[in-house]
Amino acid sequence: MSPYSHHEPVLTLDNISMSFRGELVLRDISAQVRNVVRPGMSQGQVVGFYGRSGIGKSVLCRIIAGLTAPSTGAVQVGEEQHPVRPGDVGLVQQRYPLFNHRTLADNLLLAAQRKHQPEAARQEVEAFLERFRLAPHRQKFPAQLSGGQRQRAAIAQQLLCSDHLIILDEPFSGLDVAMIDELKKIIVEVTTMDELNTVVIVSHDLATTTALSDTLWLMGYERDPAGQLIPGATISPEHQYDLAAMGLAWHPNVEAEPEFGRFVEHLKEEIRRS
Ligand SMILES: Nc1ncnc2c1ncn2[C@@H]1O[C@H](COP(=O)(O)OP(=O)(O)OP(=O)(O)O)[C@@H](O)[C@H]1O
Repeated sequence: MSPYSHHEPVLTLDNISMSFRGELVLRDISAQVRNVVRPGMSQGQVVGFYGRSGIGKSVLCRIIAGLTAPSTGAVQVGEEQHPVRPGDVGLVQQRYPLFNHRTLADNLLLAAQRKHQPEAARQEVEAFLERFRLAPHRQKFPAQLSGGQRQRAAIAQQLLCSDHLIILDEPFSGLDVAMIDELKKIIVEVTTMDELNTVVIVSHDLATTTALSDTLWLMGYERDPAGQLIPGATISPEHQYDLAAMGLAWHPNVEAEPEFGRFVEHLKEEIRRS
C-alpha cells in the first residue's frame, strides 16, 4: 500500500455526553480525526459512522455540527481546533436544505457568499457546478431536479458554506445502484479536492460506506463486569477502526477482497451484540 501518515487533528470529540430530561443518551465519547497525508496526493478523510437505529447517531451529528450543545464535553474543528460554531460543519440530511424558489445556481451562490466575497463566490460556484456535473441544470429550480441531482446540489451547497467538514446522513438510502455509484464517485471527488476535506458518512449500508472510509466509528453500549448494559451509547476506543492501518482504505475494488468481506461480517456481529 502507498505510504501515508497522520498529521494535525481536524476534528476532536472531547468527552461528549448528552442527556435529555435525565435520560443519558450519549456517554463519554472521545475521538479524533487527523489529517491523512499521502505523498503526491490531495487526500481528505472519510469517517464511516454506524450504530443501531435510535442509538444516538443523529444526536451526535448535531453536536458535531454545533447545532446542539452537549451536556458535557466539547467539539473542536479545523486546523486551529477551535470550538465548533453553527455553520462550520455542513450537514446533508435526507431533506435537502435547498430554497425552492431559487434556481440551483442561486442556491449555491447564497451558500458561497457566506464564506467568500461576491466575485470569489461566483467563481467557486462555477467550479462546483462543473465538478458536480450540475452545470447544465444551473437555471433549474430544486423541484425540477432529479433526486440524485438534488443530492449532489445539497452536498455542493454544504461544502461551499462550511469549513472543510461535512456530515452526510444516510446518503445512500433510496438510491438505485447507478445513483449509488455516482454518489460514491462524488464522495471520492470531495475528499480528493482538498486534503483538509473531511466527510463523515452516517449509514446503515456497511459495505458501501466501509469501502469509502479510512476510519470507522461504531456506536454501541458497553457492559459492566456483571454483563449488564451501561446506559448511554458510546464509541469505545476498540470500536474506532483505523482502516488505513488495516490496509483496507483507498482500494478501488476493496469490496471484492476477502479481508474486506471478513471485516464487514465482524462489524455486523459487533452491531448485533451492541
Ligand atoms: N430533542 C430530544 N429530546 C429527547 N430525546 C431525544 C431528542 N433527540 C433525540 N432523542 C432521543 O435520543 C435517542 C437517539 O436518537 P437519534 O435520532 O440520535 O438516533 P439514530 O441513531 O440517529 O437513529 P436512526 O438510525 O434510526 O436515525 C432516541 O431515543 C431519541 O428519542
